[in-house]
Amino acid sequence: MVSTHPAGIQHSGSQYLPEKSSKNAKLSPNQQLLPLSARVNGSDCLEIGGCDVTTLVQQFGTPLYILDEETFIGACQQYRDSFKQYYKGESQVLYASKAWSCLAICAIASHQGLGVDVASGGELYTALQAGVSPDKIYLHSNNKSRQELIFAIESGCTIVVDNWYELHTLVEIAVEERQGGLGTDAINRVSTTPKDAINRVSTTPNSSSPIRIMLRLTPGIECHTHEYIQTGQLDSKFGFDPNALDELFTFVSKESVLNCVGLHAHIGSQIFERQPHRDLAALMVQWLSKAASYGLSVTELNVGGGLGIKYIESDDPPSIEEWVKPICEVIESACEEENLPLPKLLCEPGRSLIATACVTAYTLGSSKVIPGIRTYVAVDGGMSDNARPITYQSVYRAVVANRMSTPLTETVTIAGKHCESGDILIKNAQLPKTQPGDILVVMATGAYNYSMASNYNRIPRSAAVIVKNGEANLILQRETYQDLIRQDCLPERLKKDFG
Ligand SMILES: Cc1ncc(COP(=O)(O)O)c(C=O)c1O
Ligand SMILES: N[C@@H](CCCC[NH3+])C(=O)O
Repeated sequence: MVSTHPAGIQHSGSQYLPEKSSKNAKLSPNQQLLPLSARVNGSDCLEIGGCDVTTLVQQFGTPLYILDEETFIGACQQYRDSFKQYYKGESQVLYASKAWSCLAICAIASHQGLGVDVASGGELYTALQAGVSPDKIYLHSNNKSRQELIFAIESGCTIVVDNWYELHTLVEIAVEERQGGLGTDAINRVSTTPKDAINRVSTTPNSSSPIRIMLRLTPGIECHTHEYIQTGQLDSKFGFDPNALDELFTFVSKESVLNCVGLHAHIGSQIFERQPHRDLAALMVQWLSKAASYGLSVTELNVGGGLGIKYIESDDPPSIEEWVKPICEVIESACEEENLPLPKLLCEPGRSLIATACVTAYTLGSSKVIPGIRTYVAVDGGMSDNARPITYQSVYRAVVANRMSTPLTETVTIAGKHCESGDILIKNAQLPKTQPGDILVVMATGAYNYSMASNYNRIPRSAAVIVKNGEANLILQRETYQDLIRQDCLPERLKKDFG
């Protein structure tokens, strides 16, 4: 069956290109399916950042993550500019690097004036190595190890404290530190040897200065998204119970080793509604007011991330500007009502900054036709480079990059190559008639794809390139088989036993 528009025009891969209708209108990347620079060239191939995708594939192989610099930078700028436009106080956008942490991406975010939210010692190490200034790095996690906490303190970043255990551990560390017991020994105990990261930090804080923290609170605000990526509801593993605010503020206000600069909340991810963040903003100003009544000088509010993106045609997320504006308005009016000075306003989006900037190119291989049931077409990757479909039943769109204008006449299911029946990237994809060797491009794969990648079935992780003005540069090398066994150990005893 040929797929048609209501007007009778046949669909083709070109329908997914960004609308280029009004010249000066800024497109919000999260409302597009393909990167902003995507176009179809004279050879009927998909081009991104001025690079023909089929040429990129010849040069770098598949699966290949292709990151469009223009789209990522555009999203960074739209966040930054929206805060400047709608918020009278100071603001700071952080890139939630859990979406995709690597040197090049952290470096670009930082160059765009963004800070970085890191969720582990590994992400912290990456951000520092990318040259992100520690005073713009915020460390998360509901179970930070002692080593991660020490690494964060030594590097001078802010720790977003998640629970009582962590708070007590921090006090213990600070007391030990004051007794002169931390220093490089503690750093040496960190298995990821971040000494080189520490050396990059120009202003290692004075060991007796209080530890800079924020408190993460669970707001009890629910939003409509997959239950695995909701975090704001009371029944969540993240954050302090907001019913324990009195106890929490009392504790923190009495601990001279802690410098509590702010409050944090994050309600979930891939959210299309705007009301939950309005509610959150209002609630956080109440928390701010309460903190002030305990004598805490809390000057920062971080409303988290969560803005959704368009993965399929029917997805209708607000633009970046439409997300930022109401948050600023609510914070300003609530602060005025409470007679509070405007806090420094932070947010930490991941998906809406990076997802749409990237596509994944695969080579099509085998297929299986089950008459009257389904046709499977397999790609040379799958759940190891994109775990979202098997984890959250996430849906994606794809195009055949080497035949963009061919009508979409087939309905096929795109299977990965892993030894797992659930390894299906797209059910019922609308494609032109395909053949082995065609290049399939799956859209909007910049967030939570590479960062959730695995070596399942010992498949090497894919390469990634960044494209701009017709130039492509590697940002992640493809893993080799040697990389796969690099950490393997074959104990001498076994070698002896096996002769
Ligand atoms: C604490 C925290 N901050 C920021 C984010 C980024 O969220 P998103 O990628 O939806 O913007 C997440 C992920 O949900 C998170 O858990
Ligand atoms: N990994 C999730 C988002 C989790 C965000 C982190 N709290 C996804 O792919 O949608």
